[in-house]
Amino acid sequence: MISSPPRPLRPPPPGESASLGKRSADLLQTLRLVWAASPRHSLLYALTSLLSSGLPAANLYIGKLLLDEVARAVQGGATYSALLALLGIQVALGVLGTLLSTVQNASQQLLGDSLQHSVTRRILDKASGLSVESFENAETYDKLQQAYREVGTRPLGVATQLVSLAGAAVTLISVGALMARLGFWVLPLVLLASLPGVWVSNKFGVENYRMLRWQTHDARVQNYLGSLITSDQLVKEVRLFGFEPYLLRRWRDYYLGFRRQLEDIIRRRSAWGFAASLASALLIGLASALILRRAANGQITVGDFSVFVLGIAQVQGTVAGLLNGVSGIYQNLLYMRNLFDFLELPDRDLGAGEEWRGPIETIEFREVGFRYPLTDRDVLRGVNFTVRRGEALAIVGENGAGKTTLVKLLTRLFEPTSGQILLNGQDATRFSPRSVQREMSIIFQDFGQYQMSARENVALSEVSRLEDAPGVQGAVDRAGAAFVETLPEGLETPLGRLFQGGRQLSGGQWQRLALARLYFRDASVLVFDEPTAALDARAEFETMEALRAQARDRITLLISHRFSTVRLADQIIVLEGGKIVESGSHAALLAQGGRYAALYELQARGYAPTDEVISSAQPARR
Ligand SMILES: Nc1ncnc2c1ncn2[C@@H]1O[C@H](COP(=O)(O)OP(=O)(O)OP(=O)(O)O)[C@@H](O)[C@H]1O
Repeated sequence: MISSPPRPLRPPPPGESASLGKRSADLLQTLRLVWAASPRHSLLYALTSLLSSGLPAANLYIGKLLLDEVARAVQGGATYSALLALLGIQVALGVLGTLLSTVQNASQQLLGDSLQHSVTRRILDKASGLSVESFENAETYDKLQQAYREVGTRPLGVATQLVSLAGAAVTLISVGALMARLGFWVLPLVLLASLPGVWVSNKFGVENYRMLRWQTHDARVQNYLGSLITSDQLVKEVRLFGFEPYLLRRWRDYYLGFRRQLEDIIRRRSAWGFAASLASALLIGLASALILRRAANGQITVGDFSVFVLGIAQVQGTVAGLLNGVSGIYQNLLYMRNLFDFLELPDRDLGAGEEWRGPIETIEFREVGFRYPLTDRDVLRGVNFTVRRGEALAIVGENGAGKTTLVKLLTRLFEPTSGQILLNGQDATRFSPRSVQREMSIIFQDFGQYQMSARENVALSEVSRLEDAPGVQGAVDRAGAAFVETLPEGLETPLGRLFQGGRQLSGGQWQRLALARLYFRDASVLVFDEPTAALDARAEFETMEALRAQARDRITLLISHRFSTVRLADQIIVLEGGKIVESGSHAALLAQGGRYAALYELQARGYAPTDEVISSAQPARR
């Protein structure tokens, strides 16, 4: 079955119907942001825009004078030099217009660039201060993605639209004053004729924006499905299992859902747009008939008539610009609210608390419990254990038992929801997470494969020592990552396929580099979360040897499904459904004949010298 079709349009997300006051506050905040990005270019842009806005009326008026003078000249009432003087003014206005728009464009580009840089910087600063928890929350992650994706256009959009709005007001007042001289009804009729079109484009502009916003989640899923087909990492698995058609079908289902929503909007917009154009044409027709009657009665000049004809287009364009500007600002402010919401997310201050100094000698978990935010299930319950310097503690348990979560608590990426973690007998929460983390080094199950040089891949765990050549070499040796010497530029070789000239490594080689990264940091607690999953038998053996040597004056925590690794630990705890069900040494746990012994036995049977085990473990072939 093809699952997850795009959801129907939902009610506006919270905040979208916020009050005018809130929008004004957002507007002010946006303008402050723009101003801070580049005061000089903001000022230059605003000034040139406003000056340009007065030019249409000046052009209309000079055009009218010129036409009237030409009409007089035809009847011998005006001189050539008077005509030339008016032409001169018209040309000067043209030159001024070009000059203003050149400066305006240049300052807009530079302002846009500064703004994009400063807002992106704020987003990156914010993202670096957010807790791991925020990244695991889909709503926060959506906010981050949207803020990052549209940073290039939205903030500048608000600023330019606001300036255009002020400019449009200047144009409208000045052109309107010229047209009002032709009869009191002219301007109201022309203004009225502009409204239907503007109303339609405003209504559907907002709807369109909302549609895109509502689609954010589904668009992310669709993008993800597309990325599965284009990923170099997954291509082998996708080809072998041949599920491209399934992915394509799901991808297309999302597209069709979006398409239906788009068609619905376009259909309604076209119908309303047609009706609006009709109403507008009728009103302009009426105004034209009235002005022609005044012309027939000799009440207006040729120049006045030109003001009317050219003024209609000017007023309609300006009113449309004005009201579209309002709806554009509204739409961009919705984006800005999303950005401000993101920027206002509480930081997790990793530096808050007392500074932890010296090595960690003991770790004690006391009745520790944990539940992930926005979930309703405890994934750890009443966890108790103590581990001391020089000891290795292994945590075993089936998938989902809570092993990695326990490590996340120990490393202060998350805080327990109940119970306490004591370090050297003191409550860990007293100390700043950052200072405690400095005493810990880790290799995660899903460790990073950084598309950087081999040296950076090792030294990222302590970047201040990036140039510490003996240190990097020592870590590489300990992790058995000697293969780096055979790379074309040794430690300086760029790794990964993302950038030109990068060398791709095997899974095991990446894992050895991640181990080297762990060793490079001089820490008193070492955490190994499935450290040997991708390693060959020799590398696994070497890793375990190195681990034992390292463990002597440190605390070692080890998560592994491999009992050959686990058995080396001094103490083993068995987690089941978030609770410790057994603990003790390998020998003691085997003797106990409980859960651990059963799991160990199960794995040992995998090495049984008969093919009986394999064949009996396979389901019958269809
Ligand atoms: N970010 C998260 N938000 C909500 N629930 C989570 C999150 N991460 C893990 N869980 C849930 O917490 C439970 C424990 O997960 P954890 O990753 O700690 O298991 P594990 O023992 O390390 O498993 P494995 O052996 O597969 O690595 C699982 O039920 C998992 O679904």
